[in-house]
Amino acid sequence: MSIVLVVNSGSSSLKYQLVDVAAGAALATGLVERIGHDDGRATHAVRGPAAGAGGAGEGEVREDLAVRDHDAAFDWMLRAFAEHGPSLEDHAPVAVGHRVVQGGARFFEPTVITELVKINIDELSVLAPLHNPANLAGIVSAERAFPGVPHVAVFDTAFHQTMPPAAYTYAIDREVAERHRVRRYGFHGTSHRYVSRAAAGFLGRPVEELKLIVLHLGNGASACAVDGGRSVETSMGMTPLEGLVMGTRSGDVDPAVLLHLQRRAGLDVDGVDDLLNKRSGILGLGGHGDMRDLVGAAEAGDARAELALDVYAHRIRSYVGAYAAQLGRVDAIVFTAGVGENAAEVRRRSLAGLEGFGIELDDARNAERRGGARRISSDDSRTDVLVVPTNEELEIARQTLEVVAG
Ligand SMILES: Nc1ncnc2c1ncn2[C@@H]1O[C@H](COP(=O)(O)OP(=O)(O)O)[C@@H](O)[C@H]1O
Ligand SMILES: CC(=O)OP(=O)(O)O
Ligand SMILES: [Mg+2]
Repeated sequence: MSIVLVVNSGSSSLKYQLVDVAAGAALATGLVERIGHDDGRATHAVRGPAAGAGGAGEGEVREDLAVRDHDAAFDWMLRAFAEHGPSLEDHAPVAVGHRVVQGGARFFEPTVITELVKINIDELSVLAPLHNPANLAGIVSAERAFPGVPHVAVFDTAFHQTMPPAAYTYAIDREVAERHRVRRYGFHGTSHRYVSRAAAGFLGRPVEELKLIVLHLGNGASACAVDGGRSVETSMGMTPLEGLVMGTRSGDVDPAVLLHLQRRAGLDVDGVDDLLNKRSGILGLGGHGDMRDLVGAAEAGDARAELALDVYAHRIRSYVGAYAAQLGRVDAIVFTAGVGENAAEVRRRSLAGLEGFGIELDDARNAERRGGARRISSDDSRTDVLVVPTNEELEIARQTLEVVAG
């Protein structure tokens, strides 16, 4: 049997997928949002043949309700499976795979969750206060809901453990950095790993031979230089705040900006944290945290939205240049995640002006809207530019199954 339940537990949300790994497809997907608030919302969608003959959308249910905590969210999920299918008796998961954001320098691989592993995940919360406590809450609730099967943690940081010291070391006092484990860890590794292999498959070449720049542009966003299938550099650092401009996160700023704001703007530590993580990025700049809305506003002539798009693309272009220099050669630039897969305008702006480096988009291919992996560069482009859909849940399910199958 190859069915795995994948859990991505955030501070106020629970995303889940029941995945048939052998078929490479989800049987059901769901999302419980605004956990802990009065105005929660939950959706459960039955996918594939299990959705019945009625076609797409047939199997979708949506409910507005208050969800107290993660335990209650799992209760809702179990009820949704019981009432709307697929039946968890007929499609019993052999394991539960959990997305865990911060694995520190401790976890290199997907890991069967034991009491000690949970203590470690909890202890790593100091390096990911926004993510690890929520991941752990999801694990504890899922263990209660699925007591009979192994639970496996798949870490966002694991793929980046191959970065060389020169890439992960910050130039600050060594002793302070070591004592407090201040270094770059990198995130979105599950996606970067999946997408780099899928890109190699599309190109029909072994990933070991390829030098790739992967641009994961979702709500969170990061770039990764992948050399021979291994991460050698990535734009997120000790936390998922560094690097590219994101939906609500600033990405790179001069660290002295934080000091200045605390000294002069009356912000305390939590105020700066909130500003940079939740009120910055394209939301802070252009008034929209959702890229669809930002592109729409820019098209309608909104100057703030226009600037936000330019800053977003400018930062990506800088990273493409930096990673080309680190790799020494680039076989392909790969766009993925919600923005990367869908926003042709963002892709166009990000790579504009790079023709002199042999990077040239084909406008018609870039504008085309279809699923699956595809090439969007011109036939003359020395570097291939691809769109490759990510699938973090399938990758987590695969890795989980590998671990439990031994
Ligand atoms: N057609 C589209 N055009 C532009 N942006 C899009 C489109 N579809 C989705 N997006 C953007 O993708 C982002 C969400 O990406 P996603 O990978 O789903 O995020 P998450 O990090 O939450 O998994 C949002 O900013 C959304 O606006
Ligand atoms: C680590 C991270 O930034 O994740 P997400 O993009 O899901 O917010
Ligand atoms: Mg995502």
